[in-house]
Amino acid sequence: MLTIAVSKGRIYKEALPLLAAASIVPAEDPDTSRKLILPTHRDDVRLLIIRATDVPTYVEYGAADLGIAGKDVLVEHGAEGLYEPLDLGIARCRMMTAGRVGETWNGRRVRVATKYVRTAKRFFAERGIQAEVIKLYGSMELAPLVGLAECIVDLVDTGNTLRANGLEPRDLIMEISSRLVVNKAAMKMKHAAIKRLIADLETAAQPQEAA
Ligand SMILES: Nc1ncnc2c1ncn2[C@@H]1O[C@H](COP(=O)(O)OP(=O)(O)OP(=O)(O)O)[C@@H](O)[C@H]1O
Ligand SMILES: O=P(O)(O)OC[C@H]1O[C@H](OP(=O)(O)OP(=O)(O)O)[C@H](O)[C@@H]1O
Repeated sequence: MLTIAVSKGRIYKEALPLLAAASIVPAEDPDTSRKLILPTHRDDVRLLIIRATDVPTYVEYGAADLGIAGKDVLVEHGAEGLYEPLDLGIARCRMMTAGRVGETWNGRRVRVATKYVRTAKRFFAERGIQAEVIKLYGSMELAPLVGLAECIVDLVDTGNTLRANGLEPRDLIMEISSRLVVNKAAMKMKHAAIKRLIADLETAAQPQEAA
């Protein structure tokens, strides 16, 4: 049995065609089912439906053999305990700093609101900027509007969310896409099955990467 951890929403939707190319078709729709373990049309594969930020944890501890997670989540988690054999090229966006339009923080100190605390600290430390990082769990865009922080570190795709809140993007921290991650022990114990799955996903992912 192969257990694959995946989050509901954007990643799940974009991963579905790739999984289908590996003959993995969920037996139920996670948006309507309340089940957290989804059987698939393959007897030897099941999906765990979990929060995006929990995917590395499940895979690291071997509760899932594989997972699909955004690079943002992997970098923030610290993915030392995981193999990351494949860029699936889905859920692409950028991790950026952003602030109020026309306002800059060129000084040596800045207050930053983000859910990516480790990544943000590292980014500012590498630039010699002293950052006071405030952990939030969502709606980071609000923070600069009400004086909680001068700057945010968040994901940007179309830029619509920033624009709608009078914010503008500043520094690119990293390009983001979703990766396949594999538990290290599972990679050894279930090598043949996992290798085949990686090959199938790789073939399916390629056209998207070129796009
Ligand atoms: N606007 C976006 N465009 C493209 N990809 C995105 C965008 N926002 C997030 N992502 C990617 O999709 C992943 C999952 O995002 P999603 O919004 O589904 O979950 P979340 O609400 O951030 O996670 P959690 O439920 O753990 O809080 C992110 O980790 C990121 O890699
Ligand atoms: O640049 P944009 O295209 O506006 O996307 C960026 C937004 O998307 C993500 O949020 P979330 O997943 O909560 O929002 P969404 O599902 O509405 O895109 C992210 O945290 C930003 O807020």
